[in-house]
Amino acid sequence: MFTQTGNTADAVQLRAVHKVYGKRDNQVVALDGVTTRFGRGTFTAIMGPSGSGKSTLLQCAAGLDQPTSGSVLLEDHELSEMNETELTKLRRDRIGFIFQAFNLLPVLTVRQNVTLPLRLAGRKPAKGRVTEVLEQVGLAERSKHRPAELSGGQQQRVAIARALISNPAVIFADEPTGALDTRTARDVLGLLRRAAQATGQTIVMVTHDPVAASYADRVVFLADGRLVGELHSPTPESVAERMTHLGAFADDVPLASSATFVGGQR
Ligand SMILES: Nc1ncnc2c1ncn2[C@@H]1O[C@H](COP(=O)(O)OP(=O)(O)OP(=O)(O)O)[C@@H](O)[C@H]1O
Repeated sequence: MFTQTGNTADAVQLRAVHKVYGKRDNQVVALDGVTTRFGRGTFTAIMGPSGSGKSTLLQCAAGLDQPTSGSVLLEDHELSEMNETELTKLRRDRIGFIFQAFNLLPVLTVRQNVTLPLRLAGRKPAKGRVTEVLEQVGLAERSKHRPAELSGGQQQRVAIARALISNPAVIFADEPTGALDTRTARDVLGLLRRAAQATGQTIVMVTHDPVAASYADRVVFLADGRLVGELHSPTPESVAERMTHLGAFADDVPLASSATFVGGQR
């Protein structure tokens, strides 16, 4: 079983990560030398125009996809040096995932959905742990319900509880509020922020929404597979402004040069 290792303050580090899809004449450079780090207990949002490489970055950082070159360290484990069995174990023990589609099994109760990853790994949650995470996401009263009996926001909170159950070092979230209304999205984002603040979990979230990104401690901006800037203590306005400069909201506002704040300098 993988447990916390190393003394580094970073949960995840990417060093000069390149990812090229396709062969020869048909190549797409999805990541073009990305170097960044995600500190323990921090909440980072990844933003950028469509096709800028956000999902690819998440997939590579989580060991779901392999960079073409460069390295990814998760708590000091160099992912490229691990075989598939070791990677599977690392993902199971140290990483949680949350997706836009909640990916719950309809025939299972809330409690059964939350414990499924552990049971698939042949393990049992520690006594009281399921109740603890269900309380953390505010669903202790609903443990016997099935997903269809819950609202969208409640279903996403079940998915968050499922990601939290093994007390992972890092939670990767890909558009976790994409299918939720504004108010429900706020609840879910507050929950993620508390997970980072209270339990020291590291959250890395891809989003298109400046309001969602403003819940993070830091926003990193991608364009054409490169990191082109970051914001600390973001507000919806400051995030939207940068996205506008990247041409992401080109329908609303005239396109401006993305080169004006490469490296975070304006
Ligand atoms: N499996 C693949 N094969 C070939 N090209 C791919 C593959 N996955 C992604 N790409 C390409 O890599 C680039 C980055 O894609 P990626 O999905 O990471 O972007 P994104 O920023 O997450 O986009 P979106 O916001 O639209 O989801 C795009 O040009 C995409 O077409």
